[in-house]
Amino acid sequence: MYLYGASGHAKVIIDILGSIGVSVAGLFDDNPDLKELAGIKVLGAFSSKQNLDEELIISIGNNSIRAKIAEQLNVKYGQAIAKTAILSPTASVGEGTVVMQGAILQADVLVGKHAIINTGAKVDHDCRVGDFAHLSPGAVLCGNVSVGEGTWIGAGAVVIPGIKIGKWCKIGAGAVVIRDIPNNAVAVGNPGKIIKYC
Ligand SMILES: CC(=O)SCCNC(=O)CCNC(=O)[C@H](O)C(C)(C)COP(=O)(O)OP(=O)(O)OC[C@H]1O[C@@H](n2cnc3c(N)ncnc32)[C@H](O)[C@@H]1OP(=O)(O)O
Repeated sequence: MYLYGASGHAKVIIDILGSIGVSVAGLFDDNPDLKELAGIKVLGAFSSKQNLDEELIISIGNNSIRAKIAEQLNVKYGQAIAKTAILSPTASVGEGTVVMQGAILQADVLVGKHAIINTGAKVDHDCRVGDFAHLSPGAVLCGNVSVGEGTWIGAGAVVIPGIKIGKWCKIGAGAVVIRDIPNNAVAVGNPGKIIKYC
């Protein structure tokens, strides 16, 4: 597996891949000063002429940067699903997506491409999580919640059943979302209230 982005997020992905016996062949990163991360060689900037012999994961935590890079690359994407994550046999996870340690995906959950289900996040039955979305550590989606493309759910946030959160929203850490949230909204607090649009 190759990783694109020599970040803290990449370190966690390296650990996950190591735990399931997948080795990382190298990391790409635009920063010429980076030579190595967690014992893995940084190979320099990714070139579109590069013919990869293995799959790649975009290991960048920022949702919009991840989306921009995915738009530009024409490669085969892998996944990193931690051994300690629990996935229902009826849950499905798209290419490029990372499911971290202790995360739980219940029955009929659909997670899109290049998403991040971070440490210990819980996604209950029938939820939909869009491409490039990020559920931060400890976030909880109750049943039948829908999270739009590129939306970031902050650490420990809770979304009650049946709520629809639009695209490219930001939900603050610790928020409790009890009403639908429109595209591009930033919502915080308990109960979650929209404070601005991004
Ligand atoms: C492994 C990992 O680390 S994964 C990453 C996990 N990271 C997170 O969970 C962080 C989630 N991000 C947040 O909670 C952020 O504060 C955001 C995205 C909601 C808002 O960020 P910004 O747009 O920079 O907003 P800003 O800091 O200017 O705050 C705006 C207002 O909202 C309030 N606010 C911001 N975040 C929260 C929050 N989580 N809960 C309650 N109020 C909040 C601020 O106090 C401020 O209020 P004020 O105007 O009365 O002073």
